[in-house]
Amino acid sequence: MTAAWTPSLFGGGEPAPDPTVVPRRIVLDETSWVDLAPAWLAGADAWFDAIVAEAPWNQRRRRMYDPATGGSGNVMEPRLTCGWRVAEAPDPAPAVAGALTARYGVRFDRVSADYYRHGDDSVAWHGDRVRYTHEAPIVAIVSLGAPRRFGLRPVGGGPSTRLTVAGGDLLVMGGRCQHDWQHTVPKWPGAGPRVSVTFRHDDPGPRPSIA
Ligand SMILES: O=C(O)CCC(=O)C(=O)O
Ligand SMILES: [Fe+2]
Repeated sequence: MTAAWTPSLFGGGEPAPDPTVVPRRIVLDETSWVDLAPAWLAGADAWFDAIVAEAPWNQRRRRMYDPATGGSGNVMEPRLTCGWRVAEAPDPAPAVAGALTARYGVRFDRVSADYYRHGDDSVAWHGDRVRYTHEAPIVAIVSLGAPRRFGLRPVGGGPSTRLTVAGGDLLVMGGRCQHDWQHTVPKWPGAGPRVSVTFRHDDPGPRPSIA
């Protein structure tokens, strides 16, 4: 695993958080919230190009119950993924983690990336596994590339919230969001390629699959 991108990949458009952009908080319920900061990261396109070209992408399989047979089979996840410890992650992930730590007061030590190659790639409704180890995990997602929908719905039922995340936007889930809410990036016919870079804190390590 390489520790740095080829420096020339960023050219003049070095990716960096814009300190003047302040996230807007969307209160989901008494204990769950989402922060949204459009155009939080300058140079998002350069990071998109670099991470698509150089990250060690992997298409995971996961076991899934098959109602037709009553057994379970392996299905390919409809996206590519990879992950690092922040200290070993390629630039600009460590600097971005530092900016997030300064704002949110937790030590972001894991970074993972999801690559939605086209509108048929997606992530189904889920809460992140950090909910098993954290009462109130903060999960910070930087979007690169094409815009996609991002949905949130209460686990117990009720109206969902739909957001759009575009290249350079920051979306942060906090409070009991991973416990009491689920999130998704649904298929979106015709969508262009997108990468999400997700920072988690006090994270025990990589996991075979989500949910
Ligand atoms: O791509 C996104 O914005 C969400 C990814 C996600 O929910 C996950 O990897 O757990
Ligand atoms: Fe997630």
